[in-house]
Amino acid sequence: MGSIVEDADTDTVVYVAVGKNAYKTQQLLHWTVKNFSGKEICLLHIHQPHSLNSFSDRNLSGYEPKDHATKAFQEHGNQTVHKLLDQYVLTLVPAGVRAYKLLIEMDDIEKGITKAIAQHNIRWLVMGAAADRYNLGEYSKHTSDIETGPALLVLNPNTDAKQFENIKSESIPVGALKYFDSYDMKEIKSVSSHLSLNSKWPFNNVMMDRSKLADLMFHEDKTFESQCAKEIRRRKEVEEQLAREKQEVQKMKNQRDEILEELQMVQDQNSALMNQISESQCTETELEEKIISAVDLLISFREQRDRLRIEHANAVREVKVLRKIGEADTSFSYRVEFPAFSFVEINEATNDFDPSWKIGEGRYGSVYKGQLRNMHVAIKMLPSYGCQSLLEFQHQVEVLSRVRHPNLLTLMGSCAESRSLVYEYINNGSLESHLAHKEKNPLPWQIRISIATDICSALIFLHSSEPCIIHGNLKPSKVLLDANFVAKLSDLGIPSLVQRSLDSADTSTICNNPNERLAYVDPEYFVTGKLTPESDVYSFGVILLQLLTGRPLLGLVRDMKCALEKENLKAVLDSSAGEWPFFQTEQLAYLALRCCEKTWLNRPDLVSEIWSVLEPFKATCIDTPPHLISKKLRRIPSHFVCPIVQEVMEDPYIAADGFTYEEEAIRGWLNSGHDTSPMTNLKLDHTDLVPNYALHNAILEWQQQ
Ligand SMILES: Nc1ncnc2c1ncn2[C@@H]1O[C@H](COP(=O)(O)OP(=O)(O)OP(=O)(O)O)[C@@H](O)[C@H]1O
Repeated sequence: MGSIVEDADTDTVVYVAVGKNAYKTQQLLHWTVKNFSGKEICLLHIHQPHSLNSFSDRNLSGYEPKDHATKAFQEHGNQTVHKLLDQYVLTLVPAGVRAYKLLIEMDDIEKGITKAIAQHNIRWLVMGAAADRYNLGEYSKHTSDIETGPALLVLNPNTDAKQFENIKSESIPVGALKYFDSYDMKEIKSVSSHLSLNSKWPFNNVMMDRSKLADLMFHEDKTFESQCAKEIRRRKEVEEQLAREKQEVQKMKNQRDEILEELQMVQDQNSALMNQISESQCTETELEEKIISAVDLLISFREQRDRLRIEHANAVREVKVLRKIGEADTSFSYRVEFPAFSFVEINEATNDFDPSWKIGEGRYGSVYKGQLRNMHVAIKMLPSYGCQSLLEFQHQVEVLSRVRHPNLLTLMGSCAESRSLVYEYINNGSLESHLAHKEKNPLPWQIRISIATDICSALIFLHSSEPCIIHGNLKPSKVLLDANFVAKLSDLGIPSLVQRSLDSADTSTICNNPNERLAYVDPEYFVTGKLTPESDVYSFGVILLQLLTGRPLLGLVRDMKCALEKENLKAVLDSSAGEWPFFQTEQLAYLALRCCEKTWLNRPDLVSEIWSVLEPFKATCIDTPPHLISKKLRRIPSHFVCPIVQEVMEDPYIAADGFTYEEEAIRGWLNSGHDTSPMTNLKLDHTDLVPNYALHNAILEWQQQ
C-alpha cells in the first residue's frame, strides 16, 4: 500500500498511529486535532497482511485455506482497513482538518512504525496509550510505564523548542499526556490517570460507550467471520463446480482422443484401401494385357489351325487324287487335270519372249514373266537340247504338279511343245536379292525367322512325301518371297527334267559364280555323288547362317563358330535386322552350325530338332506388336491372300474345292471355261461360290491393327 503523504511537508504533518479500535482512535484524533490545530493529519496504520492466524484462531472448522482463499481473505482485509481509515478521515472533515492515510503492510507493528518513521521522515507522531508496548528502538526507550494516555513522540531533533513549548502549553492538557523528545528521549511527564477526554471536546457527543463499542466490534468481527465463511463456502462451491467442469473437460478430452484414434484408424484403413485399389488396378491392367495377348495368341492359333486344316484337307485330297491317278491311265489324267499350254500361248504370254520380260537365267534355262489366261505367271524355258522325250517330260511334270505345299512354288501348267513350265508369279523378289540388299528395306529378324520356318516346313513336307522328294538345289535364289514374305521354294525337280549329262557339265558355263553355288552343296555329295535329305539340311544350314549374319558365304561357318566360341554372337549377327532375341538366336546359330556339319550323320533332324526350335521362335515373332514391324514388311497371314491373284482378299468366296479366293478372280477363272480347282487342278463338284464372312471379318480386323 503506497503512502499518500509523500509530498507533504513533514513539519506541517502530524502522524497519528491508528489501530482498528474506533473508539481509541477517535480519542486519539480528537486529542491530536485539539493539540495540533492548523496542522495536517496523516493516519498511519500498520496492516498485518499475513494475520491469517486469525482464521485458525476463529476456529473455522479446520478449513485449510488455499492460495486463492488466502488472497481473497487478504484482499478483503485490505478493503476493510481502507474503509476503516476512510471513516477515520471522514470524522476529521467537520473539524476542517486535512487528513491523509498512510498504510504500511508489515506483520510486525513495531517494525512497521519504525519503517514509516524512517521512510517518511516523521517529526510528529501521536500514538495511543499503548505506545510503550511497542519497541520502537531508540524511540521507545522511555515509554515503558505509559499505560493509558495518548503519547506524542517528537521525533525530529530539529524541532523548534519554542514551537514545542507552544504546543505543550497551549494545546496539550496537562496531566493527560506524555511527551517525548526524540532528541534526548526524556520523559516529560508521567501519565498517572486514565484518560478521560475533556468534556469540551466536540467529539465527545459522537463517542460511544466502551461496552457498546466492544459489542459493535464483536458484531463486526462476527459479520466478517460469517462473510469469510460465506466466501469460503462460495469458493468451495466454485471449486467443486470447477472440479466437475474439469472432469467434464477431461471426459470430453478423452472422447476427443478416442475419436482422433478412430479417425487415425479410418485414415490408415483408407490409405490401405487406396493401396489395395491401386494394386488391383495394376493387376487389372496386367490381366487385361494378358487377356489381349491371349486373344492374339488364340487368333494366331486359330489362323494356324485353319491353315493346317486347309493343308490337311489338301493333303487328303491329294492322296485321293494320287490314288486315282495311280489307278488310272497317267496320260489320260494328265490331259484331263493338268493345264497344258500351247507354244502360241507361251509366245503371247511372254510378248514374243521380250528380253525386257526376262526375269532371270539359271543353269536350267531362262525365266520370263507373262500374262497367261488372266494370270500373272513366270515361265521357265528349259533347254530343249537337254530334255527328255515328250512323254517322259509330260509324266515328270504331271508328277511335279501334284506336289503342292504353301511354301512350294505352284506349278500351274506346262507346254510340252516348248519344254516350258508355267509357275505362279512371285512378285517380291528372291531371298538372294533381299540378302544382297537389292531390295529397299532390309529384312527384320522376325521375317527372317519366318522365312527359315517356311523353308523348314517345305523341306519336312518334301522329305516326308512318299517317295521322299529331295530338292537338291536349295539356295537363296530358289527361295522366292511373295507379297506377304511367305517363302516359296522354286525349281523343285528340275534336274530330273534335264539330262544328267548336262547337269554335271554345266557349272562353269551358265552359273555366274560356281563357287557360290557349290557353297550350298552337301560336301558328301562330292564324295558319293548322291543327294540325300541331309543334303537339303546342309543347304538349309548355310541359308540359316546367311539369314542370321547377312554375310558373304566365304568363311561364314568359320566366323560363326569363332563368334560362338568367344561368346560374342552379336558381333556376327546382321544388325540391320534389328534387335535379335539373344537366347533363341544363339540356339538357332548352334543349330545352323550343326546343319553345316560335313558328315550327314552329325546334322540335326528337321522335325525333332530344327522345327522344334524354329516353330516357337516364330510364335514369338507373331507376338511382336505389328507396329514394331514396318507396315511394308508386315507378314500377311497366308490365308488372307487369294491363291490366284496373290493379294489380300477384299471379297473372299469359298469354292467347291474348299479353298477361298477373291470373288472376282475365281469368277474370272470359272468364266474362262475352267471347271477345275485352281489349287488342286481337280474337277470341281459344282461352280457355286459361298461368301466367307468369317475370313472377311478377320481380314478387316487385321487391316485395322
Ligand atoms: N516364279 C517366279 N516368280 C518370279 N521370279 C522368278 C520365278 N522363278 C524364278 N524367278 C526368278 O528368276 C531367277 C532365275 O531363276 P532360276 O531358278 O532359273 O536360276 P537360279 O536359281 O538363279 O540359278 P540356277 O538355277 O542356275 O541354280 C530367280 O533368281 C528369280 O529371281
